[in-house]
Amino acid sequence: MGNPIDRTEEDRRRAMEAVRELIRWIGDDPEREGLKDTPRRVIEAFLEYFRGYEECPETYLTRTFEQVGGYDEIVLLRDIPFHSHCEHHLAPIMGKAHVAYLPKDKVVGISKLARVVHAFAKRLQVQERLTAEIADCIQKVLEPAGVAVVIEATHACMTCRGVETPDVIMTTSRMMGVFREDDKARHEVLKLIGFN
Ligand SMILES: Nc1nc2c(ncn2[C@@H]2O[C@H](COP(=O)(O)OP(=O)(O)OP(=O)(O)O)[C@@H](O)[C@H]2O)c(=O)[nH]1
Ligand SMILES: [Zn+2]
Repeated sequence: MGNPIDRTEEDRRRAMEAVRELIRWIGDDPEREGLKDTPRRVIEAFLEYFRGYEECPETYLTRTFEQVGGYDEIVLLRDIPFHSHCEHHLAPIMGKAHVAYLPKDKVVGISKLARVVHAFAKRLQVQERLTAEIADCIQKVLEPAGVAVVIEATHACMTCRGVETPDVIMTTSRMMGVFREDDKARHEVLKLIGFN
């Protein structure tokens, strides 16, 4: 994962045929006027929903800055909106990610933290793994004193089908380093995020 995917014309044809088959499966006619172009649109939309398979999140964090005036407090990016898809139903997961770290000697451009979130979100996911992958990536590349990732999201597979229970928000978190070991640090970061 993380490299451009080589897709042939034959792959493209088969993917469009699979969409046509799904349209037949639900009881509609893929040859009718309004649906003629739909397989092409769907496979192109899928490339957008799942472009994360072609991204390498770690490389977003390789450019760091050291001249930050000795800054050694928490850096938090709150309310990063993202969308993903659940790996069980291919249904949308929509939510917000809060990403914090306590730098040791290097900081990263803040847009890069959002890029890391999107690179992992635009894959088939469960929320727990999405949360863990974002935190692990930041810990591995930046080697900060701590990383905290909290995600709040709604799952369309719960709202639009199955149990049909809307407005349920799933919250997950991954605390690493000081945020895992030190209660005070964890409380501080959770307070900054907006949890008390
Ligand atoms: N832990 C976790 N569960 C998820 C996530 N996304 C979807 N699910 C759940 O995955 C489960 C899959 O359960 P199954 O019983 O195999 O599938 P199902 O018959 O479609 O289940 P229902 O959704 O209850 O109709 C469901 O309970 C979903 O709500 C996620 O990100 N994390
Ligand atoms: Zn699901």
